[in-house]
Amino acid sequence: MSTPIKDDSRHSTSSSTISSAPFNSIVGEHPNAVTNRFFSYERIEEISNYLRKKIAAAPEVAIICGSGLGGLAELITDKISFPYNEIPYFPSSTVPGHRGNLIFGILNGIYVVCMQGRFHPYEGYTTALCAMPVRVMKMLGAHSLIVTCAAGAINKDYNIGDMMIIKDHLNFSNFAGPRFPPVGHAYDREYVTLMKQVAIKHGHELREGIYSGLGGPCYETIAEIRALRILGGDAVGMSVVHEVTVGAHCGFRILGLALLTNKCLTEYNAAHESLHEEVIRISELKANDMQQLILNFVGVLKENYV
Ligand SMILES: O=P(O)(O)O[C@H]1O[C@H](CO)[C@@H](O)[C@H]1O
Ligand code: HPA
Repeated sequence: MSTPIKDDSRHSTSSSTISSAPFNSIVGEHPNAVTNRFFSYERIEEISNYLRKKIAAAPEVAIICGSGLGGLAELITDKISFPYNEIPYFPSSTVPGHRGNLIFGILNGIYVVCMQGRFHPYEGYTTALCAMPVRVMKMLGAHSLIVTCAAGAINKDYNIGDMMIIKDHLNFSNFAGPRFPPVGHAYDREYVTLMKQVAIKHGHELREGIYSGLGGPCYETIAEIRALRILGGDAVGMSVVHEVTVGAHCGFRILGLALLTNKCLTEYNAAHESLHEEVIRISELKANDMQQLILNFVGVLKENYV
């Protein structure tokens, strides 16, 4: 069995191990064993060592860019860029708006690692594999994780183009991995406060709310959106929760930021349906505001925490 990731997590303890459920060798390898290889300590270490030899410093902040939001990487200087398909064991990006590069460099005075595009379970990858880069970025030294995404607005008061700080999530995707990591405080409250201050200081309006993470790849039915609204969801998307779950497990301080690219349908007589092209168009239109928020937040982190 693979060794679980050994980390200095707030949460994980030596008892946080991967199940060693018995499996029948006649049938073949147990599915858990296959999944576990994606986040075994040795594999994460191998990938980290491959990257460490080529980068200038240990990154302090890790950033994951959502659909159409990868332009943030253009603000990074002294860049070293790795296309995902050149990194051992990395999957490929298959979703438009996700360019598929891991970029190291300096952002507003801090050495960062930035995923220019993420992996989604609906691309056919396990959730464990989709979240595997989070473990790599932690092993390389990052202490804070900033996750961005495009999302549909469920909250009636939220509009297209609004930016929403994620204060919590509803997890409707399945997962395989270490058992029972606590996620009640996955989104760092201090970072939420800091980000709100940054937004006020730089004149950005920021919503706050709950992100509902669904498996996709179809957009939601009207019944689903109505149900999510009753459950307290303010926004909906097909990512984030697997990264945040793994990020919390390996001890990251996490900030989540969603760009609301469309209003979700709640009425049967409404004509407009969501389209990914529209999601990307709005993301790109508002990308500059998201970038400025992140740039300034990272600057504040440098002053206060690093
Ligand atoms: O969450 P990100 O990667 O920003 O992408 C969002 O945009 C896609 C749907 O348009 C889905 O993948 C959804 O999760
Ligand atoms: N639903 C799911 N994911 C999304 C949406 C949506 O309406 N908009 C952007 N990503």
